[in-house]
Amino acid sequence: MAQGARAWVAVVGVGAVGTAVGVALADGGRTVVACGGSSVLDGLSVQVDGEGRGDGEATAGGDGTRGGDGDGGPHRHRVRWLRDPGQQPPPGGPALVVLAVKAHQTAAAAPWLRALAGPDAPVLVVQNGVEHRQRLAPLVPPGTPVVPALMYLNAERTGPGRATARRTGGRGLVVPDDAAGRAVAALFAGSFLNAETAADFRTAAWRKLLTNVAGNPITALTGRRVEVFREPAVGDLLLALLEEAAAVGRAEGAALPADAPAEALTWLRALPPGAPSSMLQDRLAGRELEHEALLGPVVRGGDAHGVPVPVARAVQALVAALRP
Ligand SMILES: NC(=O)C1=CN([C@@H]2O[C@H](COP(=O)(O)OP(=O)(O)OC[C@H]3O[C@@H](n4cnc5c(N)ncnc54)[C@H](OP(=O)(O)O)[C@@H]3O)[C@@H](O)[C@H]2O)C=CC1
Ligand SMILES: CC(C)(CO)C(=O)C(=O)O
Repeated sequence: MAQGARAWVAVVGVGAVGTAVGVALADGGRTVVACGGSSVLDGLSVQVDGEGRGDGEATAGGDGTRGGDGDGGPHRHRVRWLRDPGQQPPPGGPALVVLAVKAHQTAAAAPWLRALAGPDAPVLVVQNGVEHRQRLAPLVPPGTPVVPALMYLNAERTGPGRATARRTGGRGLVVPDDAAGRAVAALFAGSFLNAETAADFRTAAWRKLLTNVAGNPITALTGRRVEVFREPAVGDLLLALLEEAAAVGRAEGAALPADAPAEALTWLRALPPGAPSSMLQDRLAGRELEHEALLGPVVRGGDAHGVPVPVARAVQALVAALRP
């Protein structure tokens, strides 16, 4: 990754996750340029759950690091906002382009990638699913490194450029253990979002997908936050989904042990009280749901490998049929 003249990072998709990632990079000293979306932004603010009052009510546009409330207040930073990809960006080009739109919004965000990404400006794709690289390959300039990233924080939008981030265990961001992944991970050193590398990223991505295949649709369908996972009958449904997803993941080459489904269910049931999945947030806001990127790899993969996936197919049909 080029440094020096490339002194800023771009964030395309400044929603829940984009806000959290942008603030973490700004905490680490990077100048953040927020790109697109429907709200004019002059600052980003994240309240990290467990760090203090947690009311998420900070105003955007603070002067950096913590927002004047002492330790425990929100992390907030000024940012420059670009309305569209035709606008002149800061000089030098970005050192990194973070892409944090929903998977089904990726193609529409391609003009930003064409304008900003390139061999010296890798794209960090912070999305759920296992198909980051396939999705991005046709959309980035030739030679652009694409770094898939698994996000373990639960991020909830609380306003334009504002979010709450809840920790879900020890992990923050997981990227592949290669040169590009290691360079990106280093940018988060010392921030509230720890980035780690995974030698077997395929397995890491399927392990994360298990939680999303089960957790996201069930919260969206029931309209309930993570407390719903503790209902015994819901637990049975989650486990059935997890077993199917794990079987497909193994057929795709992921080294998922026999207890991976039970482990994922335990993780889901330990999520912080009140956490909404990203899909529940979309459901409550009347937005399109990200079902193809989450359930699609299981249903399509099941069909391709001859692995029966009746529960995932039924759940995908229900989620796809939801209307605002
Ligand atoms: N939220 C969470 O806790 C987690 C989410 N994830 C994953 O991270 C990814 C992002 O999710 P999340 O942050 O929740 O999503 P959000 O819906 O909160 O954010 C998406 C953002 O992208 C913006 N956007 C949409 N289209 C474009 C475009 N063409 N150009 C520029 N910006 C655009 C939206 O703008 P506007 O607001 O104007 O529509 C919005 O701000 C998803 O893949 C999700 O599955 C992973 C782990 C946790
Ligand atoms: C981490 C988790 C499971 C919860 O935020 C998530 O990935 C999501 O909501 O999409």
